[in-house]
Amino acid sequence: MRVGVIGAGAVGGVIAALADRAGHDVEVTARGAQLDAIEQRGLRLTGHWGEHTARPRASARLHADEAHQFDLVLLTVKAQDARPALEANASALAGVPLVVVQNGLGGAAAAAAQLPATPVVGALALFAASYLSPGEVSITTPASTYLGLPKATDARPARPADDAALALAERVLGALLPIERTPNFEGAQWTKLIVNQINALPAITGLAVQETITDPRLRAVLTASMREAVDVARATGVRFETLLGLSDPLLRAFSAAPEPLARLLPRLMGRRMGSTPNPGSTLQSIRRGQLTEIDHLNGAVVDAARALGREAPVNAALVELVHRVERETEFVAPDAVAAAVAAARRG
Ligand SMILES: NC(=O)C1=CN([C@@H]2O[C@H](COP(=O)(O)OP(=O)(O)OC[C@H]3O[C@@H](n4cnc5c(N)ncnc54)[C@H](OP(=O)(O)O)[C@@H]3O)[C@@H](O)[C@H]2O)C=CC1
Ligand SMILES: CC(C)(CO)C(=O)C(=O)O
Repeated sequence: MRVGVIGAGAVGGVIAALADRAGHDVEVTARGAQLDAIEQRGLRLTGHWGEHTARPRASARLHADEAHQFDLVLLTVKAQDARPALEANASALAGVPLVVVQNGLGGAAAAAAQLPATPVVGALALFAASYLSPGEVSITTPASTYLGLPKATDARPARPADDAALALAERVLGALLPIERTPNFEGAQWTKLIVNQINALPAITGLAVQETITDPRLRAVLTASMREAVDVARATGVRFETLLGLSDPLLRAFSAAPEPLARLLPRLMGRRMGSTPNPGSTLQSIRRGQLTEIDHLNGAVVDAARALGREAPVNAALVELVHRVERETEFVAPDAVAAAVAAARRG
């Protein structure tokens, strides 16, 4: 099959290497040092899903013409880069099934709105991938990826082509990595957004996810931000889809439990991550001197709260702290993080 990957960084690099290893004809887009490295030395995958050096065709944009179309394309850029990346590759995507692997709530729906002639499938990756250096990516925690369709709208009603794209993506990707299908993609996006509450504190402190969870001051902040996000999600009327054992009843119980009991859930999530330090995708952006996706993670909780006429002070404080680190390029000590969040909670 001819498989394209737009944005072969951590997640896209892993999927491109796995597709290459399975014998697919793979083409990726990348930029800067990553593009140079892939062109010169290939794409090196290490970690839990084995080792492989792929030699995909790599350039700034996908190449396709009528006689040489892609069978499946994945979009694996950070949320803030999605629109221009799709625009640059729009001619290769007409009528071609597109899988949008993106955290946050809006990625798949935005791609579907931007490309009306392209069948769009949403994907939520629960595995952790690290971009180690240009051309080198690694799986630090293996886990499933959940596929589903973005909610149909009046502007983009449900279409058989989208169901066919979902079945194709499940078959092709399912042969490469653990894949599950979810009928309630919106609920799955919200559950993933709860999981992604683990991203902000590493980006603010420079610590690995596991270290932020071990630190009692930071685990208290994480517990508060997760509970706030669960409460906002529930107020929108969404039903959480079960991901990694995080079910709707469990998340409701987590939000209602006394705080010391609730703190056990992040601890469990940290244990499941294993011992290889996971920076999370947000700290990886900071380490590369880039802007982060935080407005689409904790920022999505703040936006959803505002739409309901509510506030989400813990999530808002974490967004602000991540932006501070982006601006000032200095990490914040755990005590100062706890103090800033406590001040935000007091109002
Ligand atoms: N890393 C992880 O463990 C996980 C990440 N995710 C999600 O997956 C998505 C991708 O994350 P991740 O792989 O970590 O991100 P990365 O930043 O590692 O990868 C994205 C890549 O796309 C490149 N890129 C961006 N725009 C373009 C463009 N227009 N043309 C060509 N290349 C482009 C980036 O280049 P540059 O570096 O120059 O910006 C980068 O190499 C995010 O939504 C993230 O939240 C989900 C689960 C796990
Ligand atoms: C799955 C997880 C939490 C892996 O770290 C992730 O989505 C991310 O880093 O953005």
